[in-house]
Amino acid sequence: MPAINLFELDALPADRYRALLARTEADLGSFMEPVRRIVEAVRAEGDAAIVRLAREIDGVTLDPARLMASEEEFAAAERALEPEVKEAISYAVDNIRRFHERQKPEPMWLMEIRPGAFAGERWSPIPSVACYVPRGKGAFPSVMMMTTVPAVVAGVPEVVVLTPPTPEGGIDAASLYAARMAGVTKVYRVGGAVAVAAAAFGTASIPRLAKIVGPGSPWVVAAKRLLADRIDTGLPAGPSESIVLADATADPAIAALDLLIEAEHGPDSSAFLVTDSREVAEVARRHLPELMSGLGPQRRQFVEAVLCGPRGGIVLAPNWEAALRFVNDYAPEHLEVLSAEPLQHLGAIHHAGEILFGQNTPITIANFCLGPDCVLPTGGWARTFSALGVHDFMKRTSLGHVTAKGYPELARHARVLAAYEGFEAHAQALSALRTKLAG
Ligand SMILES: NC(=O)c1ccc[n+]([C@@H]2O[C@H](COP(=O)([O-])OP(=O)(O)OC[C@H]3O[C@@H](n4cnc5c(N)ncnc54)[C@H](O)[C@@H]3O)[C@@H](O)[C@H]2O)c1
Ligand SMILES: N[C@H](CO)Cc1c[nH]c[nH+]1
Ligand SMILES: [Zn+2]
Repeated sequence: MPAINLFELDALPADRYRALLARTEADLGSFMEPVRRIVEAVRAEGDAAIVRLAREIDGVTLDPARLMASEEEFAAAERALEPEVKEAISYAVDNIRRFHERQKPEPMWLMEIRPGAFAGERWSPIPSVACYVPRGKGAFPSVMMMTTVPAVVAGVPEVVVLTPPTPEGGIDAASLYAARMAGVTKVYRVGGAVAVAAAAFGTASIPRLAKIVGPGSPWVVAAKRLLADRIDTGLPAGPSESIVLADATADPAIAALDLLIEAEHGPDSSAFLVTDSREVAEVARRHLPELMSGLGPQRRQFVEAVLCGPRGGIVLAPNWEAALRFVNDYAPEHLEVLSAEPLQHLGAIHHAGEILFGQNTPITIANFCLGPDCVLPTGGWARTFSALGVHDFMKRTSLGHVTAKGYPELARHARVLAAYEGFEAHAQALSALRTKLAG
């Protein structure tokens, strides 16, 4: 096995520091041209392209008349699943629903901003959404729950799921069960860039949708970038990434264990253990080979590609401030803080999709069932974007009402501003003519 990276921050030149911050999404050049061809095929041929591309890309034969999961498939999925899997899904859906119900804003607010003048906002659901649930390197019933539950809580009238078919042309059983638990019935077998294009243009089987949410491989990310003027593509959620931030009080064995969590998603993921303790860094590094040897061949290969490649390993900072600076510069999707007093560091952390405190809150727990959404901004976008939530399935509409009593004061100021901006019709609407017309 190649050596696991150990980067000593105080010895790292500025260009190598910047290189450590780069993610897979920074260079999607090689994906753009093939994705452009896929998008054009789906736009021109609709369902026929979905069937043809499923055969060409994934080697799966699909029936164009059966792209949507049938009632029988939902029932068969429920029969096939182990009771403990169904119980875990119900438990997770319950936590995720309660979290998002708490997050849901009041439907409307109005304030008297000046005497007789009212201003406010109404929150209402968007008309339709596609929830993309990946299925490339494994199934993601977790993502089914984390996308559909908030969509349903928000009250979106048309919630549609797009997910790649299994090699046999079916749909992952746990994902179907999770969709049913969330209250969603329209699940289509279509994946990758093809799915994003289908949602953007619509086909004979799949409705055109207003927005697409959910994470995906670079194929999905590239298609979202290309179609951003046809469909709302929401928060950027690409290959998973994490930082485990550990101080000298942290247990290095736990730090090593948790460094592997997000590293196993794929060779395009990113995962760092950041610490200001040489002992934590070195002991964790010594633990890793044994932990990695306990994984199956595919996950071990992914973890090795991440921790020994350009996007992962151990970062040793000269002091705690430098460790925090690296975290904030990186703006990770998932951040786990390992420290005897983890909550004391909250104020110094400014950019992360989620922050999980303490050794009893490994990223795995939040990935599946704590309640907060596991669909999070990647690629450094945690600097400005938030975790997926009910707000992504809703929109705000501004509201205003001025009474006859409130009108003169507002009109006087608006007239001045209209004149300054040179808008004559705007000003005329507030002239004596209005008072005359209003009687
Ligand atoms: N940011 C988040 O919140 C979050 C959450 C969960 C998962 N993820 C990430 O989502 C990603 C899921 O990726 P995945 O691969 O498992 O599933 P995926 O569904 O995103 O990608 C698989 C699909 O990609 C397409 N594809 C694959 N090879 C192709 C090719 N050569 N040409 C054209 N299309 C091709 C196919 O349609 C295939 O069905 C992972 O990187 C994971 O880390 C992110
Ligand atoms: N870590 C992923 C988000 O980056 C979520 C997830 C679901 N299943 C496993 N992991
Ligand atoms: Zn994960």
